[in-house]
Amino acid sequence: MGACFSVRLNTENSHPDSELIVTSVPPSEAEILQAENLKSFRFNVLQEATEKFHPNNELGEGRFSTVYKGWIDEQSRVATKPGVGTAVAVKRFNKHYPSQSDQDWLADMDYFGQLNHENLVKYIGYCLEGGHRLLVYEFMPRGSLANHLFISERFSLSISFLEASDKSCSWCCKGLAYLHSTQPKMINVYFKSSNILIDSDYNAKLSDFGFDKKKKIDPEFVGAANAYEAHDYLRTGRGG
Ligand SMILES: Nc1ncnc2c1ncn2[C@@H]1O[C@H](COP(=O)(O)OP(=O)(O)OP(=O)(O)O)[C@@H](O)[C@H]1O
Repeated sequence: MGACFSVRLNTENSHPDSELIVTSVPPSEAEILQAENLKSFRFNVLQEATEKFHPNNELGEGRFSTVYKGWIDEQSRVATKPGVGTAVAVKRFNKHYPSQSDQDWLADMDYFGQLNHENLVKYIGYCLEGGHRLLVYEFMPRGSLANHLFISERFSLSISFLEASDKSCSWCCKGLAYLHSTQPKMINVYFKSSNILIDSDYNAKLSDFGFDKKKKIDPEFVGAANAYEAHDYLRTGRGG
């Protein structure tokens, strides 16, 4: 069990103030994980699911990770062939991800795994094994809003997308409002078009709402990075 404790020695020869510090034991994965639906995956399963992280399966790349499309069976947690089982996005964090202990990283994944809202991308599981850190989440077939706005060869800015964009704005607002209503409240300071993902029906969902660094301007809040920060939050350090 994860604990840090000390024991006072009361032997004849020992100084009355002697203390034996017993080394702290970091909490185990089972102790950290509270999110009921967050599943643990083996690295070799995610490797197989993405065909060894094949470039053809690459969905995009950010500063701290590359995201691949993969196929899994959610129940048995095994890789499946393309087109069989559930399509997922597998985010593989790279060495530029800000340094964080395994326990802190897992606690973050667990926190995000507990968030549940129709306008947030759903987190399915993670892999923490042999120095590898990966995250498995809902695959969003129409990619990011940024893809539609800036990479027109692959994702054309279609009429249906434009028709849906009004709806998308209000969905994003609902996702943000939900984050602001959680305990501890979460300020999404990483709100940008590459983190707004679109599903097959042109529904918009927020992604990546905390995988950079936590901001601790106000201990009540958990936040992310610096793409967009609400001016009132920056000025006062308080939100909500
Ligand atoms: N669930 C998903 N379904 C489909 N495509 C996705 C999914 N998640 C991410 N992507 C694609 O992968 C790209 C890279 O995502 P990632 O989160 O690694 O970086 P980013 O948010 O674009 O950049 P950065 O992290 O540097 O700010 C996204 O822009 C998007 O195009």
